[in-house]
Amino acid sequence: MNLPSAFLTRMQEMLGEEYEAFLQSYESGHYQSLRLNPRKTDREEFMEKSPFHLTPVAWEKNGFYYSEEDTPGKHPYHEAGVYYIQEASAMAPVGYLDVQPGDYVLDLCAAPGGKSTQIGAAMQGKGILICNEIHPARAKILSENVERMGLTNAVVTNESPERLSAYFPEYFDKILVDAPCSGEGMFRKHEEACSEWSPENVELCAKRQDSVLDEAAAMLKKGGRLVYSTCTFALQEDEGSVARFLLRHPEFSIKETHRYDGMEPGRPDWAGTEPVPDGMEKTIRLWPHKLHGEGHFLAVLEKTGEVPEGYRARSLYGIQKGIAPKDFAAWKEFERESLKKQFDGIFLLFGDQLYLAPKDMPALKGLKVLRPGLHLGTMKKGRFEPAHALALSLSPKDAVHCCNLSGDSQEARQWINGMTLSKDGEKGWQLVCVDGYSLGWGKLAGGILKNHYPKGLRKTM
Ligand SMILES: C[S@@+](CC[C@H](N)C(=O)[O-])C[C@H]1O[C@@H](n2cnc3c(N)ncnc32)[C@H](O)[C@@H]1O
Repeated sequence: MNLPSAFLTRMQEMLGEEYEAFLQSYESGHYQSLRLNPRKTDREEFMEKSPFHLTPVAWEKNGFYYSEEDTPGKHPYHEAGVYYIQEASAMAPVGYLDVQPGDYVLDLCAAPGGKSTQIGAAMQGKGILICNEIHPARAKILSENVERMGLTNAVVTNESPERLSAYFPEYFDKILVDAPCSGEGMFRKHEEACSEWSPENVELCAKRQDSVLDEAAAMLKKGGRLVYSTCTFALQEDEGSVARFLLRHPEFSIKETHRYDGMEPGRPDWAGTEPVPDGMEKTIRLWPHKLHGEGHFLAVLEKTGEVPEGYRARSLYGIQKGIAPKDFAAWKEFERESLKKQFDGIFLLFGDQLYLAPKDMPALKGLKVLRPGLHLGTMKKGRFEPAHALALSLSPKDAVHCCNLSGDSQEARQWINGMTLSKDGEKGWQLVCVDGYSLGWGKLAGGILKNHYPKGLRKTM
């Protein structure tokens, strides 16, 4: 591997005696891991079914390393959102965000969605999760992953931090800034990250992080928690960004947290500021030569103060108004005929697309929104066609009719590729599942189950 020489010189200066061990880590193959989706399965249930060889990741209860011969990305379970393939050290920051069901949470730099979907899982469908990504193409991938993982209370936006902060003054309980960074922890996994690296880019990333963090600070409630993380080792980012932030924002402090085996404290002598703020050793470094992961940095920051009793966060335009029940009567009929559960929240129509926004969702007028909540389906003339996102958010017990396919069958793979199936049964919508995990919709008529798997997602597996 051709590591940039300026990077190596800096790492040698930083690590001293440990440098050799760090270099050695590039010689061994990288660890591959996945995170189970607790909205779909739990550890015990999955361990029984799993066709993969799994060993646990210490800092994430749903995280597992899989072995080289496993290909979880090519299994129907992946399309059913049973897991998300995520680098193990990247699973660490969300645990430190301490998300609770009912929180208002912002994931400010969210694509492709590893951490957003992890946050969404912890929220158990309660509260509001805004997943934001500044780059349009990446925001689209984020939105697809939010759908695949069956999140019901997530809103996906494509905005700059500056524009968002005008809408959400002191609004969120928790904010994750998984910052755009120089990506030095990606060198082992993606060699092209090496060619994009330069000392100038490190400086540029550090500056960009300053402004992203300032916007995040403005959007956090008093007493709220901000987790800053990167996948780089550069001290101008990491400790440097945290130290500069604390000097600009004396209303924040670093929270003492538990470090798992192999995690190291951050280094006050790498802050690069005068003075060095208190508590820099409470930041956390994950090194590839100290644990099984590519490397990460994280800091848990808390905003001093408390919100007054009964404080209700207010966004720029207040709460989103929903449409009247008569305007979604076709959905109600579908719900009665095809579902065993009832949906509650703010119903919204975008053209003929019906969404269910989480309770108390802020009005997003003027923002670029890719997904204003759970996509329920399309209002067609006199009938309703359910959305893929709705299917992925359901479990078999929520649907009146299910068609369960076996995970190791050809049928499951063919279904994902758009094939129809022969099936007896009552006419109507069927929730198609793989080993009990929802995968999409089929419509049964005359012994044929018509495939409603979205054309854009069909693939040969
Ligand atoms: C490290 S990645 C996020 C990874 C993501 N959190 C995950 O777990 O899948 C950082 C993201 O920040 C976005 N970004 C780039 N410039 C930005 C800016 N000025 N403000 C906010 N986000 C930015 C990038 O497009 C990228 O998607």
